[in-house]
Amino acid sequence: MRLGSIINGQERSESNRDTLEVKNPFNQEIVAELALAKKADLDEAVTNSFETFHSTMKKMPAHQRGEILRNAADLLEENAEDFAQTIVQEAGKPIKYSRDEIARSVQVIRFASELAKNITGEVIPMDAAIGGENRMGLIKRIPLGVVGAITPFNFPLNLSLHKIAPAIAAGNTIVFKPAEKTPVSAYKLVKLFQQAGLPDGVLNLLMGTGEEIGSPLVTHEKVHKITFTGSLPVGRKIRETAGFKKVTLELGSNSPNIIFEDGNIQRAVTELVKGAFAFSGQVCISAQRIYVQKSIYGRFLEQFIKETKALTIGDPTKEETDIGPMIKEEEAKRAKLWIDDAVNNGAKIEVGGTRNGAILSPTIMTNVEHTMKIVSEEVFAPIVSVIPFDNEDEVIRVANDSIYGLQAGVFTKDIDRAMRVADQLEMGGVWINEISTYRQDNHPYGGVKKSGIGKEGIKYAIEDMTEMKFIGMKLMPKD
Ligand SMILES: NC(=O)c1ccc[n+]([C@@H]2O[C@H](COP(=O)([O-])OP(=O)(O)OC[C@H]3O[C@@H](n4cnc5c(N)ncnc54)[C@H](O)[C@@H]3O)[C@@H](O)[C@H]2O)c1
Ligand SMILES: O=C[C@H](O)CS(=O)(=O)O
Repeated sequence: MRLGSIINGQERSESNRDTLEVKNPFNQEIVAELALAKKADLDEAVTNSFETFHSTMKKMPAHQRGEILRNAADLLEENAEDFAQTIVQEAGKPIKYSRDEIARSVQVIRFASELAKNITGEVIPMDAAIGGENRMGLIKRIPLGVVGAITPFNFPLNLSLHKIAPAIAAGNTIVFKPAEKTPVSAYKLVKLFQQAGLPDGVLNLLMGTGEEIGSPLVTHEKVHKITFTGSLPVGRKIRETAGFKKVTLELGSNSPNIIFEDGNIQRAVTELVKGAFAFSGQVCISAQRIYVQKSIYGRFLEQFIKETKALTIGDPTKEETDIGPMIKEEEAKRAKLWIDDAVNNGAKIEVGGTRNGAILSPTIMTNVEHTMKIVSEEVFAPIVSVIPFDNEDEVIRVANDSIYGLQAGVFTKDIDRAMRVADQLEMGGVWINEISTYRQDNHPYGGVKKSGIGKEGIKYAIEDMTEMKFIGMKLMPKD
C-alpha cells in the first residue's frame, strides 16, 4: 500500500517522491510505503487550509459541523474492526487494546458532534462599571483559523481525534501531521472524514518526519495554533519556535500510584498490572512508580508479581495477547539498558527484564533509588518500580519529586486522606481508587510542570481552539 499526503482532497503519492517504509513492529513486514511530503506541499497545504477557513469553514453552520462529525462517528463504528487491525499492524498494539482505542475514538467524535452545537458565549453586566450604564457587552467564541495537529504513535487514532474532532466542532481547518511510524490509520481517518461529507481542504494531511514537515508547520505564519502530543524534547522545541501561535502541549510523565494500607489491594494489583504493562508501557499515563505503604508492601508485591507472570506475551493479532512488541527494537534495547543501569546500582528485578527483539518482558523492579532513570525519567516501556513508604507526608514528597505531573492514582478508603493527598499532588489529574492510567475522553486532561501546557478532553480543547471576541454596544437614549 502506497500512501501520500492529502491536500484539498487530492492525494500526493507520485512515483518521484522520497519514501519511508512503515514496518509491522512484531514481524517487520512492510505495512505501507509512505510517499513523503516536500516543503512545497507543506506551503500548499497550509495556504489551502487558510483559504478554506475563510471560504468555507467560517460560513459553515454549527448544525452542519455537528452532522459531519456524527456521520464520521457512525462510519468509524461501521469500520471499527478494519481500524483496529490497522493499529495492530502499524503499531504492534495487541488487538484487544486496539479495539478499545477505536471504541473510545467513536465516543470522542460523538462528544465533538454534540458540542459543535453548544459553543456558547456570554453577556457581560456592563453596568457593573461606573459609566457602563446603557452599554451592552457580548462575548462570542470564534474559531482561530488553521490548527496544526502533530500526533504521536502510541494512540494513533484516538489522540489524533482529540485534536481533529474539536477543531472541526469549533469551525477551524486543520493541517494534520501524524507520527510517521503510524500513518496508516491517519490516512484512513482522513478518507473517512471525506466520506462523512467534510469539504476538501478542511482536513489536510501531510506525510513526513518531524524534522522535515513538523518543524516548518510549527513556524508557518499562516498557522494559528499548534496542538501537539508527544515527547518532552519535541514539545520544548515547539514551544520555543511557535512564535505568537497558541500552543497546546500534551507531553510525557512518570506517573505515580499510591497504595495506602486501607486501600483495596486486590483491585489495585489487578488494575495496576494493566496500567503498568498495557501496550508495553507506551502510554503517557502508564503506572511507572507504585508506592505501597510498608505494612502491606509484601502482600502487594507478591500478588503483583503473580498476576504479572500470568500475562500472555507474543503476537499482537492474537485475542489472548497482553504484551506485544515495542514500537521499535531500538526502544526495547534502550529500555533494557535502563534496567541494567539500575541493577548495576543496586536495584532488583523481581520479574521480567529480558528482551527478545522488540519485545521486552513485563518488568517489576524493587530496591530502586529516585535518581535512577527508570524512576526519574519517563521509561515508556513495560517497566514499573514498586517502592515502600511509611507515611502520607513522605509519599506526597516522593511522588512530587519529578519534573512531570500528568496523572496519579491513589488507593485508600479514607475520604479525608484521599482529598488531602489529591490536593497536594502536583498533577493535572488525580484519580482516587483508580489507577493513573485511566482516562475518560470527556474530562479535562493535560499535565502540569514538564508534562505540558493546556487541556484536552473535547470541551476543553474547543475552548483552546476558539478565541473570545468581545462586541460592545452603546445604547442611545430615547430622544
Ligand atoms: N500527554 C499526553 O497526552 C501524551 C499522549 C501520548 C503520548 N505522549 C508522549 O508522546 C511520546 C511518545 O510518542 P512519540 O515517540 O511519537 O513522540 P515524538 O515526540 O517523538 O513524536 C511525536 C510527533 O512529533 C513529530 N515531531 C518530531 N520532531 C518534531 C519537530 N522537531 N517539530 C515538530 N514535530 C516533530 C513526530 O513526527 C510525531 O508526529 C511520549 O513521551 C509520551 O509520553 C503524551
Ligand atoms: O499515551 C497517553 C494517552 O493520553 C493515553 S490515552 O489515549 O489518553 O488513554
